[in-house]
Amino acid sequence: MSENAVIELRKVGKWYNSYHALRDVSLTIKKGEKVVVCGPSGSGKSTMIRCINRLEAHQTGHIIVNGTELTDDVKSVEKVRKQVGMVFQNFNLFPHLTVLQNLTLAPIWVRGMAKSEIEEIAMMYLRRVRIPDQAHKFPGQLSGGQQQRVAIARALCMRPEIMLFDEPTSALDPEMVKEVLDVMIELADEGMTMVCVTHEMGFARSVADSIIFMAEGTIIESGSPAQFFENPKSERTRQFLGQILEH
Ligand SMILES: Nc1ncnc2c1ncn2[C@@H]1O[C@H](COP(=O)(O)OP(=O)(O)OP(=O)(O)O)[C@@H](O)[C@H]1O
Repeated sequence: MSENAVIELRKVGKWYNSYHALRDVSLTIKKGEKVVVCGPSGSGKSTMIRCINRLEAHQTGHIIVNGTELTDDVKSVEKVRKQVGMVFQNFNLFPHLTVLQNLTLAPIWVRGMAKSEIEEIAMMYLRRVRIPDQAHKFPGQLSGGQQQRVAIARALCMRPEIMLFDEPTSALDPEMVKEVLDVMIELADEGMTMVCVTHEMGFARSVADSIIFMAEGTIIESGSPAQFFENPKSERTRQFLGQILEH
């Protein structure tokens, strides 16, 4: 693994039956780096980040997270999952559990933490995402922005070193996007290693250290926000930016 790399993909290939979703994808992410992944629908963005915590299994190449290579061995998957938190587009909260129970479920059952201890930690994270007063409500009683902040707090309760975000704001009404992005910006400021699939180009411009542009299962280009926005190398990137920035 390259020096300082916390995530390394080497020539990763992934097929869904005969559909080639990732084609020789290689990248290195360093500790504390904020990476935004963008690209047209179906380009493999979700697949790539889902492979990083083995929600999907790659078939060729290598994925190494903090020195552990992801393989079929359950131990490698468990080890990596302990270090990687994930936030999904649709929150993925358990509707029949309260907010607090959503946060404490995995720490109690997966980590074996004492209920009183994790409840205290969970309340700390709910305060951090500014919704401690919602702890005893059910997800259905919360706005989308609040539910997504619960999902972020839930991931943080597992004390991850790396956070993966898969379009965390795209299911939200516009007025709720900012409240979720603000929490993500705070995490970025605190030095969290973050990989975010998002079309929030303001966030990409101001927060990302690097931007990866994907199309048809490959990385077309990657570079700093300045390079990506002001001087993209590929015509595909220019077309994409033209479409996305005019909205
Ligand atoms: N479980 C699956 N089974 C079969 N095909 C899949 C599966 N998941 C994704 N695909 C296909 O793989 C391709 C890449 O999908 P992926 O969700 O990674 O793209 P994406 O860039 O994240 O797209 P979007 O922006 O629309 O979320 C798409 O053509 C998609 O239809």
